[in-house]
Parts: sequence; C-alpha cells; structure tokens
Amino acid sequence: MSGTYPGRVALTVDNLSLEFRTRAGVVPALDRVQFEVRRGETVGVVGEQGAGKSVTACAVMGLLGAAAWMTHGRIVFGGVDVTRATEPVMQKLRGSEIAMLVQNPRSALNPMRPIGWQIEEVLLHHVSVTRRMVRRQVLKAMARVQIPDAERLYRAYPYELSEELCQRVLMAMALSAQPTLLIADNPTAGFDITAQAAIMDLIKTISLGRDMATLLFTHDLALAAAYCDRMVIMYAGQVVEQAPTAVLLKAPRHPYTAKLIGATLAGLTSWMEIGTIPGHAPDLRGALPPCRFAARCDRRLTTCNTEPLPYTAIEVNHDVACWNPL
Ligand SMILES: Nc1ncnc2c1ncn2[C@@H]1O[C@H](COP(=O)(O)OP(=O)(O)OP(=O)(O)O)[C@@H](O)[C@H]1O
Repeated sequence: MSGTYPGRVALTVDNLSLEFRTRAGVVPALDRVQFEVRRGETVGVVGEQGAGKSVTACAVMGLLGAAAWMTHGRIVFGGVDVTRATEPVMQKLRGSEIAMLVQNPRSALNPMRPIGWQIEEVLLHHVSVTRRMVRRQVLKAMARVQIPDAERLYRAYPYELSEELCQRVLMAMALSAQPTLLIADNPTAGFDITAQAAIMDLIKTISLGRDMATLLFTHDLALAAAYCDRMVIMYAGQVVEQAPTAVLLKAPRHPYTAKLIGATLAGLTSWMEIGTIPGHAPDLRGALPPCRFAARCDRRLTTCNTEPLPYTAIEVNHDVACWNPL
C-alpha cells in the first residue's frame, strides 16, 4: 500500500496469488492481493460472494488445505512468512498470536461440553493459572466479553445460548492469549441488527483497548463503514481499491466500489434509490481478463481486457487497480 500510517504493521499480505487445483480445473481464487493491517487499526475486507474473503482469511491462518497452491507473494506476520511456516509454527501462532472469530459460532463450540469448561481448557493452555484458580479467571474472561449472568451460564451448553452469546464465548477464548491480530470472518452473519451492533461494538472496544490489529471480512459494506478505519474492496479475487473509510465512501475511484456504495441502503431515503450492478461475477474456472470486473464495467477500455492491471496510488493511502478510474 502507498503512503504511511501511524502504528506498527502487524500483518502484510504481499502480492498474494493463490489457486485451487480441482477436478473441474484450476481456480485462481486470489490474484496479487495486497494490504496491510496495523496495531490498533480495524481494516474491513469487503466483497460480494466469491470475492476471496474466506480464502484470504484462511491463508493468513495457514488453514488452507492441500488443494490450495500459492503461486506468488507472501504473508508476513510478526516477521514470519506464514505461507512458508511449518505446521508446528502455525499452531503456535494460531490461538496465541492470531485469533479468529467465525460465522455460525455455535458450530465452532463443542456441543457436548458446558461453555465454562470450554473456556477453562483454553485458559489452562495459554495462561499460567492453577486448576483451582481457573474458574475465577473464566468468570473474569466472561465478564470481559460482557456475558451476563456468568455464574449461571458457566454450566450452560452451546444449544442453550443464542448465536450472539456463542460468539461472545468464542471471543472469551480467542482473547485469552492476548493475540496481536484478530481475524473476524463474517462474525455477525445472520444476526439481527441489535446483536450485530453489540458484537461489533465489543470487537471495536477490545481491539482499541488492547492495541490489536483487527481484520473484518464481510460482504456488508455498511457494517464495515461503521466500524473500520480502512477498507479493502475485493472483487473476484482481486483487490480493486483500498483507502481510509471516510475517503472511500466520499470519493470512490474504482467503478466497482462506486457501484457497491450505490447498492447499499445506508444514507438513502428510499428503496427505489438502491442501485444494482448488472451481470455476474466471473466463473473463475474460465479464461479471465486482467481486470476481472471488466465485463460488468461501464467505463472499461480495450486495455482492461489486454494489459496487466495497474495498481496505482491515486493519493497517499488510496490505491486503485483500474485503467480508467473515476
Ligand atoms: N476448496 C476450494 N476449491 C476450489 N475452489 C475454491 C475452494 N475454496 C474457495 N474456492 C473458490 O475461491 C473463490 C473465493 O472463495 P471465498 O470463499 O474466499 O469467497 P468469499 O468472498 O469468502 O465468499 P462468501 O462471502 O460467499 O464466503 C470462489 O470462486 C470459490 O469458489
């Protein structure tokens, strides 16, 4: 990314290209993806279905299966190139330095064990605490993530809790080791608006309080706009634009970003004003032009289909991948 930001860089995704080799063909899921996240900063990676959000999140966690091949670039976290790290190194990073919140939090918990016991296990693994003292620490951890009535819920099973409370339990576990980087992959998908705000407020407060770097992966531009300092817009595996949130919303330079903003309800007074983006995201198994948005873009030039995509610093801290930006 161009320019400079205050704060230490926690994570660098540097020109990452990655493909899946499947029976149906090669799927180039990520194409030269690049962005940084700094301590104390919340960065939103925003894109519609198939943009490459989950693949990027899993790549950072070192959780991609054997079908995924990295063809270019690297991911640097705390001086370690995650893409080349051994599994024991990654296991150490996961859970201690990098924590993750997922969508459908209930399914990430063990349905057969009370939630207090599950938090206990994580605490005993990461923090130096005796078995006798662990219960008190668990109650503290539950209080930190604002789980009400913690004494009673200690022995509750995940099926007895709402998805929102299950997400708080995951947060209590994720934060027990004081991670530097929090990856939140659609953490509030399917939540009602109140639960969504409550979880996002909590993530934001804790991130700031602990000087954590937070990466929020979401398809919800309005949500990212409300909580993120910067946004990285992805389309079909490419980063098309990144900028501070206020700049991006006020003056988007990539045609896709502008359409995405026009397609959200925020700031509009009627449903009639919502724009749509004609066409579909490309099938990544087919032949792809250098700009993967070109087929849907009303500003496309011949070069968009023939020349490598330029990645231009339009202003300090504002980068756009487009031959004909707004
Ligand atoms: N294991 C896999 N094998 C083959 N292709 C895959 C695999 N995992 C992901 N992909 C492809 O990679 C691309 C990016 O997928 P990804 O799940 O990261 O998108 P996303 O932005 O997270 O979308 P969503 O919001 O729907 O989760 C898609 O085209 C998807 O089909």
